[in-house]
Amino acid sequence: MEQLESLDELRQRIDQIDTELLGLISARARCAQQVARVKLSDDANAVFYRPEREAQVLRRIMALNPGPLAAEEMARLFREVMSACLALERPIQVAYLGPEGTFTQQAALKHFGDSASTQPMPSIDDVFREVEAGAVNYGVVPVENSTEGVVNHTLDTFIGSALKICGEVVLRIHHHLMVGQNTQRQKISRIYSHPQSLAQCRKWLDAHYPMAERVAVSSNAEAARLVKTEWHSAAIAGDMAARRYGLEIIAEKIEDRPDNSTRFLIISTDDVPPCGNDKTSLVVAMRNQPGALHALIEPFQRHGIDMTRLETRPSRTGVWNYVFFIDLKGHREDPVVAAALEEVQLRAAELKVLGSYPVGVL
Ligand SMILES: O=C(O)C(=O)C[C@]1(C(=O)O)C=C[C@@H](O)C=C1
Repeated sequence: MEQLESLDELRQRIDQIDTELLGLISARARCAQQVARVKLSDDANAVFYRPEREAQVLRRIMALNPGPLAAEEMARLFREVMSACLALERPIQVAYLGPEGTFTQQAALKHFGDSASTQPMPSIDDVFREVEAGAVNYGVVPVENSTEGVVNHTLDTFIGSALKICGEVVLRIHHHLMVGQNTQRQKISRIYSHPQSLAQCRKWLDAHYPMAERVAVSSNAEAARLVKTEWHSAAIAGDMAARRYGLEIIAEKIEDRPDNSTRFLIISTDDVPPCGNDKTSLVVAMRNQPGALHALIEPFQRHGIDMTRLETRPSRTGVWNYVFFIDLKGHREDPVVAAALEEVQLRAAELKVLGSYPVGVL
């Protein structure tokens, strides 16, 4: 029979291992400080955050992970180590669609780690403006939900902006019904949430609160803020909002689809070099004529490029008759992608590459 070590012995071993980890993490942090010096000696306006390198580091860790911790769990730990190392090089500022406690803030922290400084903005336009003005380094905005589809406003804003997409992050969205201390639970007559969240919980609400008024507000966090002072209201929001506003969750995971997730984009002024597993997002305007869509897709098919999304939006200007938002596998610098883009450019009224960036790792 296996001889179990005593609790004391095991704890001594854990202490030893922690001492080693401490030394190793500190050595890694010193390395990052040296990286910062090298970057600055190459270029006074050096970019410290390198999404392509971070994606490679995380993927390598996941591939090497021997267990018993799950690869994703291990990557999350390294995510935080890298976040702290980057903050030593240069603290970074990230604007997100607020207020505090939104899923977008959760996405920002998942992507950049807890050492990033995050700042809530009142609207998607404000996130774009802050990044454009250089007041922050990066922005995070929602772009599509697996149940409710695209966030049109984000796509439309890209058309008139010079900002680039430098990353993506996908978040599993769990909605909870939450109330304040003074809420009389039997008398809930109003439920606040963002319109997309109300839609994502439609069936649950029909079954459990068919008579309650559903009130759409600008964000889930705003819904949570509102119920705090009302005795007959509840909010649908996420964990962060419940924590931020001190609300009690009375029904967990009420989203109609268990795989409900939202994709967020990271925006910045910089282009990202290839990391080996990239995506490219573009917006293409075609003239309003028969066969336009086929002409657009054909070069991608012929070059064997995998299109992962195609979204049509009505144009807001004369030139942009039909506007297509396209995501494809590969980086704009990959020879096949570059060749296909060149061909599409000839057929389109306008083509704009919104960015090439690493496929989300976490
Ligand atoms: O490799 C770099 O360029 C670094 O700055 C180091 C490091 C890391 O800690 O591994 C930190 C921040 C960057 O975003 C990428 C990686």
